[in-house]
Amino acid sequence: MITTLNDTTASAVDKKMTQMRETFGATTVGSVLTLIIVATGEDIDQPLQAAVQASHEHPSRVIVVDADTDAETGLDAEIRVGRDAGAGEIVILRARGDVMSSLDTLITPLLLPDAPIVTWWPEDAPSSPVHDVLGSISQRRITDAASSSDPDATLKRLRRGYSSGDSDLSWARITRWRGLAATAYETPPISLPRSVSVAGPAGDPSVRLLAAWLALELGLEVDIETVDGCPAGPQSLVFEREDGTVALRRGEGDSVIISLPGDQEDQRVPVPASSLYELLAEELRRLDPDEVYGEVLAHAFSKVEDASTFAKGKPEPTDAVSESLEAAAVRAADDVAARLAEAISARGEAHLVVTGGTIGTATADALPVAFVEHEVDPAAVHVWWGDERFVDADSEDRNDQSVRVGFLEKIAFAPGKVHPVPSTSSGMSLDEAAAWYGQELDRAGGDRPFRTRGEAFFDVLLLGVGPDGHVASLFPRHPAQQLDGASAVAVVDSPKPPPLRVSLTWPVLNSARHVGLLAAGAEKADAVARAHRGIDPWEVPASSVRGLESTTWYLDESSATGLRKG
Ligand SMILES: O=C(O)[C@H](O)[C@@H](O)[C@H](O)[C@H](O)COP(=O)(O)O
Repeated sequence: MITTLNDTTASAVDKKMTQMRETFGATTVGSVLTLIIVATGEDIDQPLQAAVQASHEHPSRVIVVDADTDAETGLDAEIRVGRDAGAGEIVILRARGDVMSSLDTLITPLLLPDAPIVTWWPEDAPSSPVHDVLGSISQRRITDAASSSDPDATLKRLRRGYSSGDSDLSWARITRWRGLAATAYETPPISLPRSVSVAGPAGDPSVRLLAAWLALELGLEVDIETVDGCPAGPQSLVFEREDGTVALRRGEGDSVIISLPGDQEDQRVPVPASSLYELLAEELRRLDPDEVYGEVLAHAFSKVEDASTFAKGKPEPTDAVSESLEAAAVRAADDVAARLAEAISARGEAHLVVTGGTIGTATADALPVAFVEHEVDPAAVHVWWGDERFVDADSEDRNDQSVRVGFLEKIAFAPGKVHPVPSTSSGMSLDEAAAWYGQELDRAGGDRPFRTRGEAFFDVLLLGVGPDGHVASLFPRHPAQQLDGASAVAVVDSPKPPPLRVSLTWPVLNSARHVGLLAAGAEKADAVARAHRGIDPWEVPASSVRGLESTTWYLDESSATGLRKG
């Protein structure tokens, strides 16, 4: 049974659905979830057909949002119950005009009471599904990077905005490949491969995720080889082992040919491409978060050389050498205040990132005087931390504690504009604290500046430099450097005590107009000199943070000695 309502309202749709259900004798008793399909302006037939087929396994109320934001504001609805709706019921909302901003209120009356909500974007995924107005009310959020115009960039964005409960159909598409790979890999004599490679079309998200999954499982680098002119998805997966080559190669039709060392002949295994319905049904089988997908996604773009791209292409750093640590701190504070004043007059507010450590604290303590001298309106300034120790809120080990008396209590910042990193006192775990801080940053600045070259979010970002060349809590050759998919990461076993920390990541540290690197004392001279020799994040983190407008090293005579030798 199908009924269409024109120029209607959500409550009228809900009432009509109840009537039709009674007329048809359908009930929602069997429905187990509400599936929201956001098909704005795109073809809704394919995803709707897949949802109808999947409803036989997962009886659902399906709400299709087909919004046309350019049309005259209004709402049309099509309601299907009975045979026309598979094993559930369907509402197609053709929302026109600026309804996108109030989609949640439009949808709420139509949700199944006390049932999980799954939102699926068959086409263009939002940058951060959990922050999308419908994603934020959903327990599971399904995207499909392969259907976007730039799948690799979409997957990178999804990685950055990932939250537990997200998944992507590119991941579901390699379920069979992952099963075959595990079986082939476990063919005796099992040995860690000398090399692993995955081949497929350039930028294919399923290939990227398969390679990342293997890299994560095996603790190896996995090569991705591009194959032109081939179908979507993985074309081959090759383990080179001591005993020979274990290979899975796409064969004719939907088959995969498996070659194992010592086998007289290859095995041919049918691996039909999953239909949209099958992919959706697989996703709906689990309403708990797919944490493996989250870990694989985080690993998918974690190559360190990416980190150096965030610093490249910006103005070269300059050096400001003072006669002492204190003088360097005062000089830095003066420049910081001047730049914050510029930012406020240009944009009405300013974002400052402060740091921990000796000279970092001395610089913060010099800011109250500098704010007055440059007439900085403190109520317009946001304060963030580049890193923080994950200890009790009152611990003197906290970076925000070390600047409390000399900086935070000396300046009348506006409530809500000082953004400390959660401490152990918050009850959050370290990972939760990092994710929370990352999302605070995303919400405050959107997700574009951190990922978009040429855009800035912070106005001034200060970093102390360790004797090993670390900045924030990104240490040389430390795996936390590679987790640049989020805005803030958990750092464990920090070489500098205390061991547990939260740190901003490379893309975020490199999203400031002005960067100030603070280093004083002879023990910093080597790190300062090495950082001046070129951008090398893995070995010398301090070399890899640059401001879009300026980068200044605030040094004293003893930390600058390595520079004069050239
Ligand atoms: O939490 C931290 O420890 C700091 O943020 C760290 O990055 C610090 O700035 C450097 O280690 C330099 O510290 P010093 O200036 O004390 O050497």
